[in-house]
Amino acid sequence: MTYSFSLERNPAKPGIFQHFSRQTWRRLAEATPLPLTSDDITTLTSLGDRLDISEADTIYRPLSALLEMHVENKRRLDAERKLFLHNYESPSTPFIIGIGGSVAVGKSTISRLLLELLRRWPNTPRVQLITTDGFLYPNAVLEERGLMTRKGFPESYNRARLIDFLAQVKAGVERVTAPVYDHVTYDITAEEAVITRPDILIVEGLNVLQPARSGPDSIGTTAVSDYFDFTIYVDADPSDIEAWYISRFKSLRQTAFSRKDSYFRNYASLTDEEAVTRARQIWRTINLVNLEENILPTRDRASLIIRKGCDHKVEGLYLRKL
Ligand SMILES: Nc1ncnc2c1ncn2[C@@H]1O[C@H](COP(=O)(O)OP(=O)(O)O)[C@@H](O)[C@H]1O
Ligand SMILES: CC(C)(COP(=O)(O)O)[C@@H](O)C(=O)NCCC(=O)O
Repeated sequence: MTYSFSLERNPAKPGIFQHFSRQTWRRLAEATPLPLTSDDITTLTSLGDRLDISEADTIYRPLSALLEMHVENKRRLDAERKLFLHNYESPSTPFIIGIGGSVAVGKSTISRLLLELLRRWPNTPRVQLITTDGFLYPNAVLEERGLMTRKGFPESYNRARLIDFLAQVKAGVERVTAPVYDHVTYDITAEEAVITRPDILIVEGLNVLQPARSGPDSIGTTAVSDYFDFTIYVDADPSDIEAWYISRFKSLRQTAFSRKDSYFRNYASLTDEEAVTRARQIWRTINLVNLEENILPTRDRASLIIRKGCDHKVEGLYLRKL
């Protein structure tokens, strides 16, 4: 199958991004402080992600140092601005990092890892993470609007609520709540996530880089990304992402799908062959379409593009020039 948006055919805009090969980036690890201790390795292993610790140390630890530099720089600017403007009120509010990319590209894994790496730095002990799936409309609303097969497409989210949430976080509100999505019941739950003015908030989701939308659900010219201080797009070849999606789907038969309250409990008893066929169908009719139509076109809006290879190892990074 040919995909209309491969990196080769649509490279990150030349001149705007600086490319770092894996080899160049890895060398940064030698001069980056805070090498992983055995306690850190225990913490990272306990996340349950299939993470390669050496990848965490050599690729993502330097990335955490770069992000810390941005946090520090913003704090410095805040302080200088306050002095210059004669006590202009500028409380340091959470630094918000947006992490976007396709379904199954590895956003959650990278987000959980970055959370742990960032909170080891002395100036940012308080890091929180939220996923945008909590802002999907409940199934009842999606059904009414004929959007049940469009979950993850921009129109399936309550963007006004997401923007309101981010505005409160950025305004420095002490306690901001957000709805929570459950991947087992496949719907919004009665729970709430609570964000308590952290040093850094990571916001992870498919559509975090979407521009403002016109049309019936337009909420003016504000985009979710207007509230971000740094954005990361996780990129990979769509045929690799499809393989990761299928592999995750197969393993869900023993976990989430096998629960009594699972929306997809029928999938628990699928044979390998049936599971692959079903997963490929969902991938090609929903998630790949969303990737090509909505997600990939936002890639060049990111501050940083992380390009992964077929083994999940980072092949290169594209950093937007300031
Ligand atoms: N670094 C990695 N090494 C091995 N497997 C990984 C890695 N990152 C992600 N995966 C696997 O790829 C699949 C998708 O990752 P996930 O973080 O759930 O993606 P997303 O949040 O983008 O949907 C999961 O099965 C996950 O275990
Ligand atoms: C819940 C999701 C839309 C992801 O939401 P996000 O947190 O990225 O906003 C996605 O994981 C999903 O369930 N997509 C529907 C198609 C599928 O079942 O793969």
